[in-house]
Amino acid sequence: MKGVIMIIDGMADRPHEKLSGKTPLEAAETPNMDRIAESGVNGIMDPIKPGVRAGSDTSHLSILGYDPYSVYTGRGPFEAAGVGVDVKPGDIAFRCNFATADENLVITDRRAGRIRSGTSEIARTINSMEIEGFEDVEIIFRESTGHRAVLVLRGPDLADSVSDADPKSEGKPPKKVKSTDGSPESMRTAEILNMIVERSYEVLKDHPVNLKRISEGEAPANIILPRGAGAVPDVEKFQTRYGIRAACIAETGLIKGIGNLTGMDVIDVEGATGGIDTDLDGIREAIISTLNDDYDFLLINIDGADEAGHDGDLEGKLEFIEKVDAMLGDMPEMDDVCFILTADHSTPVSVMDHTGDPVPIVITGPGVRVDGVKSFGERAAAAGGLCRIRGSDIMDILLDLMNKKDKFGA
Ligand SMILES: O=C(O)[C@H](O)COP(=O)(O)O
Ligand SMILES: [Mg+2]
Repeated sequence: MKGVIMIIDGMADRPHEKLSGKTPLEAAETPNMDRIAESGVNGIMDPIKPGVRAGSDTSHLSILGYDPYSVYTGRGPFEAAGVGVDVKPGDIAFRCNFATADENLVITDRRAGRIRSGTSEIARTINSMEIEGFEDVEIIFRESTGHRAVLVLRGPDLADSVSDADPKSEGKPPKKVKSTDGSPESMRTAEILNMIVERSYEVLKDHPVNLKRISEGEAPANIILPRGAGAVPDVEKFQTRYGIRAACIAETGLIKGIGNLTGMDVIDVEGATGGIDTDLDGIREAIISTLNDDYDFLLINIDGADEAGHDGDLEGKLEFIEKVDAMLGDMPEMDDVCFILTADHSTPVSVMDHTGDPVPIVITGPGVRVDGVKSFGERAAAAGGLCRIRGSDIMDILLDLMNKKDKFGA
């Protein structure tokens, strides 16, 4: 028996007035998700615990059975691992946004128009930057998915106890990065970061990629906003932890990085953009071929609903949920598979960020005690046989259904 966890990133939402009080998932036409709900056991799931606003990273760690409060050192090292930067002990890694600033360094678009092309050329320019007075610190900068990027600082006397530069909203300048513990290393790291943010605008404002973007009416990616500082985390390999061989199909560097750092085989999918324009057929084909390989476990993350949520794009989120549902309808019957469909957190279009609302979860497969739930949605699921569980319960439940769980006791 194989185990599959399909996470529709940010899919869960809140009741919306334009949907007569339904959530996008409840309002969308989802015959296939409903069929799965009807053939499985349903519930609602707090990725970490009730009311905690989980990030994609801490949520996935929890769902995979890792304690995020123990293993999570920050988003940076996971994002870095996802784009092939081998973060070493002593390195400090950051997730970054390609963003747009005006001549006063006020951020006018935190995501540079959700830039999709030209970021590797921009990354090359950032990599060539020298920071005066800190020549002993190597800058490693790599584009990730879309507007996302990775910065790794490699050198002596660095620390991850620093704040973010991302102001998290437009109309403000980048936040001054500060030490959070007063250590000399973190103060040195903060100084380097503030110089990198300022220098990035100088070297990018007239970059050919940006001049072309401006000429085409697109927001230039003329500044980088580091956030999520972290040192390399110590994460037990998934195969060591559970004794099963795992693969990961994900669109964003972050989730690829979680797959990478937990020792999963990360399967790249051509055309997977992480947005609502992603190639769901390509993802479906990759799922099918990976399930035909000799993996015991497959983690799938599809990101477009989260992006629509962050953009406040109600129509986009509805349509994308229906596209994912259609993709599920095109999947072949999976007999010897315990399949879990859920989300990693709620990203309500009315909030445009993650919230702590529990997400719906359904489990189908041999031995599942099918309940009476007839549709897949945040409120329908609450009436199901799983009742309310936490992300940290999922691997235990899944391994038990896969008959791979050791007995606790005699
Ligand atoms: O999608 C992501 O990477 C995060 O969930 C949010 O990133 P953002 O703040 O750049 O939208
Ligand atoms: Mg997420």
